[in-house]
Amino acid sequence: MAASGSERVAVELCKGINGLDKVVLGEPRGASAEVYLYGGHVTSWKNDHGEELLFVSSKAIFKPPKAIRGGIPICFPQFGSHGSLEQHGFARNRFWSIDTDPPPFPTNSKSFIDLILKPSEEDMQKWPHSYEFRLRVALGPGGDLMLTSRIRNTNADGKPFTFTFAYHTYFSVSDISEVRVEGLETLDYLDNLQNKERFTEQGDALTFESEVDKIYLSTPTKIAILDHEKKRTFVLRKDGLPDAVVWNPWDKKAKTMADFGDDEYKHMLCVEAAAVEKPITLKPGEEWKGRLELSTVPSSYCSGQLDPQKVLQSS
Ligand SMILES: O=P(O)(O)OC[C@H]1O[C@H](O)[C@H](O)[C@@H](O)[C@@H]1O
Repeated sequence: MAASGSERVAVELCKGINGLDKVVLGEPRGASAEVYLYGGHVTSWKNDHGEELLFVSSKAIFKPPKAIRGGIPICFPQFGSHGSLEQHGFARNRFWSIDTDPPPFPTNSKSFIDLILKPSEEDMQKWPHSYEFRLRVALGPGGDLMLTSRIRNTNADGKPFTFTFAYHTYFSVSDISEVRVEGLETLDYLDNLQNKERFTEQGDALTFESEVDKIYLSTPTKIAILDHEKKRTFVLRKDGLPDAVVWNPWDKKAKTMADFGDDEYKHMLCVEAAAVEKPITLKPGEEWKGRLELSTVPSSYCSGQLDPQKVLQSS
């Protein structure tokens, strides 16, 4: 697991909050990431200046059965309340294992970890399906964070299963009122605040001035989050995940959440690569793959100065 030669150890298993197991990934230039086995949950992603790029609430509860508030919860086999299971399914509050012998999977990263989740007997009562969910979390040479999920139907009874999915990423932003999201304008969305009714986004880039909880449909593979104050742009690239959920609870909802500070909504934004509108069906033996790649680029964004298309078009 560790990088060879004089490079610093790239992968380390240690104890996190409340003694929970976590894996720390490191890159020689200084970028890092942390993944808790509880939830298969990425809780930290830092650039090579040591700046945290993900939001985790100061009130997050690192204790089952509550999922960790922040980072990148995995929503599986159900996103939100789109089905009969608990909100966002159960993968985010199960204990995952380190996959010591994953099927071959190419990577350009030396710093990665493979995790696996299989159903317990109790899970099978809620969702009567056998599966292997393999999650690879990797740090690229430039500090990019890459998550790949491979979900395989291992049912022995010949039955297919259907699921919805999201990487529920909480980005850390300096001030939500100064943030713009590029790539979702003019798209259709389902509004969770209006009985999941379908609307079409009008006009320019998304900006934020109140609670938002929307599922954008058939989104491009690349979405950009421009943080005016930090002069930083997050670039999110995704594959196999057609939808994108945008969520910020704003002040009123924040106050109702025990594991979220009253003012923390100002410093986070969830943009979640997802497959919700068209659930995925797998027959026994079939595998689905969903990939998310996060990177940052410096932006000298100042209203009207930067053409958002340039951010989206540059690779
Ligand atoms: O509080 P949680 O179960 O973690 O859900 C937090 C949020 O997740 C998603 O973004 C959903 O679209 C929201 O409706 C939900 O409020």
